[in-house]
Amino acid sequence: MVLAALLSLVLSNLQVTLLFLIVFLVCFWWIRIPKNLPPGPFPLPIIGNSLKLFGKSNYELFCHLAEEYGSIYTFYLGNIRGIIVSDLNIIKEAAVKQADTFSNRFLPPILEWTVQDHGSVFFQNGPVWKERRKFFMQALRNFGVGKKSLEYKINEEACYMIKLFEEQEEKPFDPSQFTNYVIANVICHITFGKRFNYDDTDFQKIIQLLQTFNRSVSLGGVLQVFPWLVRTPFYRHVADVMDALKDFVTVYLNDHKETLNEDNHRDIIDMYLSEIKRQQQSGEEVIFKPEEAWRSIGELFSGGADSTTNTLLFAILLSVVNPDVQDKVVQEEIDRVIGSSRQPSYEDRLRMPYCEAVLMEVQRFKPVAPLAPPHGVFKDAFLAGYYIPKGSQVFFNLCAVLHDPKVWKNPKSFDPSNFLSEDGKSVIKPENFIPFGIGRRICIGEHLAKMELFLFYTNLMQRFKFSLPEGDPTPSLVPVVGILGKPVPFRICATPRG
Ligand code: HEM
Repeated sequence: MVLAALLSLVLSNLQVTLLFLIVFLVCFWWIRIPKNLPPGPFPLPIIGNSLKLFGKSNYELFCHLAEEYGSIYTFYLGNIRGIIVSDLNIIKEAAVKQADTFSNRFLPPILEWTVQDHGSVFFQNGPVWKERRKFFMQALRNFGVGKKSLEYKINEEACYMIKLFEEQEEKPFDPSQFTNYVIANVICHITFGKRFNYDDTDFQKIIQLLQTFNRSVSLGGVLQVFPWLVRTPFYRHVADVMDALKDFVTVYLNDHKETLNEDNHRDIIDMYLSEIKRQQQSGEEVIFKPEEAWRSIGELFSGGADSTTNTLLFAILLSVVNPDVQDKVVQEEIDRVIGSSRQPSYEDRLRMPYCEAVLMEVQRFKPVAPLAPPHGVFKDAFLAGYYIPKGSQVFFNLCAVLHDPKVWKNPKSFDPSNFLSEDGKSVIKPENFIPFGIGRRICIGEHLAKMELFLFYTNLMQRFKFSLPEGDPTPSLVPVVGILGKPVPFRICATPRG
């Protein structure tokens, strides 16, 4: 009896102490929150506002919160302060007017626990990033972005894609894997100087791993709050993706080292290896280190492939669920401008405003990067009159800008006329159309992505009529959100056009 009474007294004391500690921690955390921050939901210690993201897509929640807290607000991801900006003018104020302060990249916690920013073009900052970015922009130009040489390669890949679609013999199939292979092969051509057969198991495996990675590290994911979990067996597979990507790229790096001809670069890896040599010999600071070479080359491959694939998939899906749009693209433009005896050329777009408008509307309506990857603030700053302390991460909510009801007629519907002049004869580009971001960090693959989207889409529309399989429900248009948004799995039938 006495023992039981003593135990219950100790326990209740323990509970009281625990409760006191929690209250103290919450107060301590709350007091430490700086004043004059943008408004936002009340954060809890350690997990911040992350619970709000549970089971929801981050950009939808962020758009919804903008209605409550305004176009700039604070949202804590774990214990890291995030500033969510949903208005074009404030984004421009940060990314353009105050570019020196807001153009750094914030290193996501999971990368701090894994590969950090070494060798990265995406996550590096300062002069090293500037050098790397300049190098890769030049490299993309050298290897054909905007030029006929790359157009031929994309059209060649489109032929393989058409063959795959034909092999389905009008039966229902999910186009997502094929689309991923095709787009990844364009990047492989530019970076590794080769394309892969679609049944190559190494190629299939790396694409599969990157898809898993994309899903696992979404903003609402548990790794945002507890990044150290990546070192535990439960999440080891996420870190394994980086190792796999490194191994994949390193095979080609080693191979290229042996066959490098500095006077005749075959691809970006050759250019990169020559730059390493040049820096080593010139005695200047070596920014391009051999052991880090895999990283930015891997980033082009991983970042470039998924984003464009998902956009092309949305273009296919939206054409299927809007048959009138599909008919108009085909009948009014493809048949008239291209015909059926030759493949499309990138120049054709200049005479195909409706098709251009459809592809722009796809990116407006279903942006695959609804939030630009976070920018970091490394000195105290002010934005739209609010205090933004050093150490915050800033998210440009591109989706909110692309769906701003003040700018777009009917933002929640798919309507290509958003990008057409009154007479429908020319393309217009509203200022709010920023699917590739804005300012110094704007996507370096924008032109490549546009070329791929136009050529693959028109090649497919020229050769097939796409429809939903009989009896299949209309697929949901709500994207599955990881790092990037992608359509839910869907099936189509591809009927060859006569
Ligand atoms: C439809 C396709 C694509 C979309 C929607 C897209 C979107 C974006 C966005 C929103 C950003 C961030 C901008 C910011 O931080 O403010 C970005 C950055 C970046 N993108 Fe893309 N992208 C696409 C295709 C590509 C391709 C094909 C490549 C590779 C060739 C690529 C490589 C990169 C790189 C390296 C960065 C980081 C740039 C930097 O931090 O300096 N992207 N992209």
